[in-house]
Amino acid sequence: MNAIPASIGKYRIERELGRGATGTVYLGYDSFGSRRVAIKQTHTHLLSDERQATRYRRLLHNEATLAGQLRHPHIVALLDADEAADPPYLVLEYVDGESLEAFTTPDNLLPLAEVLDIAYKCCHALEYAQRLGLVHRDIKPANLLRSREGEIKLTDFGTAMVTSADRTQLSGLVGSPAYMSPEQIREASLTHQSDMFSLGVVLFELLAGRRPFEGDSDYATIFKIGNEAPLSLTVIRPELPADLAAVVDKALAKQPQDRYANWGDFASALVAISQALPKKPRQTADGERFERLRALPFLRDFTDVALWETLRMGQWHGLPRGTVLMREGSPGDSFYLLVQGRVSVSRKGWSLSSLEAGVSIGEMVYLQPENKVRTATVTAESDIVVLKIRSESLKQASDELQIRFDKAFIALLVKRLIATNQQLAEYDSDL
Ligand SMILES: Nc1ncnc2c1ncn2[C@@H]1O[C@H](COP(=O)(O)OP(=O)(O)OP(=O)(O)O)[C@@H](O)[C@H]1O
Repeated sequence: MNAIPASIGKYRIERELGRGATGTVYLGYDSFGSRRVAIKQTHTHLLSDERQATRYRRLLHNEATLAGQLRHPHIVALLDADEAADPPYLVLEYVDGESLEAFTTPDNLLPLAEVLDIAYKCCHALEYAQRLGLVHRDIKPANLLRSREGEIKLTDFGTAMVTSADRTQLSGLVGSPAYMSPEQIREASLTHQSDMFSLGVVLFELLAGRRPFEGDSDYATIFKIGNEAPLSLTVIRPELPADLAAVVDKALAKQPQDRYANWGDFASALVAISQALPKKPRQTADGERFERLRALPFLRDFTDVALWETLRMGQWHGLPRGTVLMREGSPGDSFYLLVQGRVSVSRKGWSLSSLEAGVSIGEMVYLQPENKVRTATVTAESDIVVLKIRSESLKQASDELQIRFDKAFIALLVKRLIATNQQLAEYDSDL
């Protein structure tokens, strides 16, 4: 085993995180950014042969240029790269956890709701990649990292392909045999539906602890992918919802046109199953929460990336009717997005208005930080669901998110101002 380097470039190396076929991944420390990073360094033995070296340098270059464009909460961010270094390396966002490979054996499967949530998040990450014209080509559990908190991040864009490219692509059989789509095996042209097939294999494996196409050799596996029906999920895990088996089967269809037409359709099918699961209160999956935020008028102009950031920044609460969300005269450091239900707003005992789901409440503490005292009392008129966001969290959010919130607040305040003016006009005419 090779000794661990003390440093790579400007990064201090703490320990080895893992090894793949192309490189070793180290945990490093970026003292400039005061953060931990993952450094993926190409194996030196792959660089000794001139021809091989060119291929591996191209893999790294591919990942550096493609992953460098991607910014999504469910994709590992590329932070830096040195292609000229010997050996070359990439610096990636560090995910403190393990890959999904750990959850592919029958004795260590994740709960069904979490598996659905993972697949849902992958759909979003891959839809985002598709919009940038990318097909990942190597979707497999080893390339999906799960943090200790349960966040999921897709990585390894080394073999990704640009669908609209006029530049030369990495060619030849690319991917991992057990997860390849039938068209990938045939080396036919690929679309996002090839990644969809691979995600179907991952989904099956996370649910069953077995792969849908099992062969004694890569060749036998590839033959089954091309020619045989997948194993039956209903037979392996009969307690799973029957609809779920149908969703997985659709993703695993031999012909791309028989799979879901787009990632949104696949994601919606997963959400429908997730919603039908019996669940304990408070255990709503992130995917379902995301869909509910997506439907709120206040967040209409938010991109998916901004919505995920919003969801992660806030705390989700279900509160019974009668709850006083905020009281006039008392200090506050948060505002709320009303996701479900109705609240009444009053001041000095006078009822001012009634607000329906889809608006923000108590945002003045964010907009006017020098005055943190609430100017009105807000009470739940029905059972409500809110996303509570601390002003401080929004101040530390990405610039893009802050701009989106500012715009949404302005739109809301203008609407309220118009409504108040109308009320005043009616009041005047009554006099
Ligand atoms: N960003 C990261 N944060 C934390 N750990 C990581 C990160 N990237 C990779 N690792 C760890 O390093 C291991 C090896 O990563 P690598 O991407 O080289 O492996 P692989 O996908 O199994 O192999 P290959 O590159 O051959 O497809 C992973 O299984 C994971 O445990």
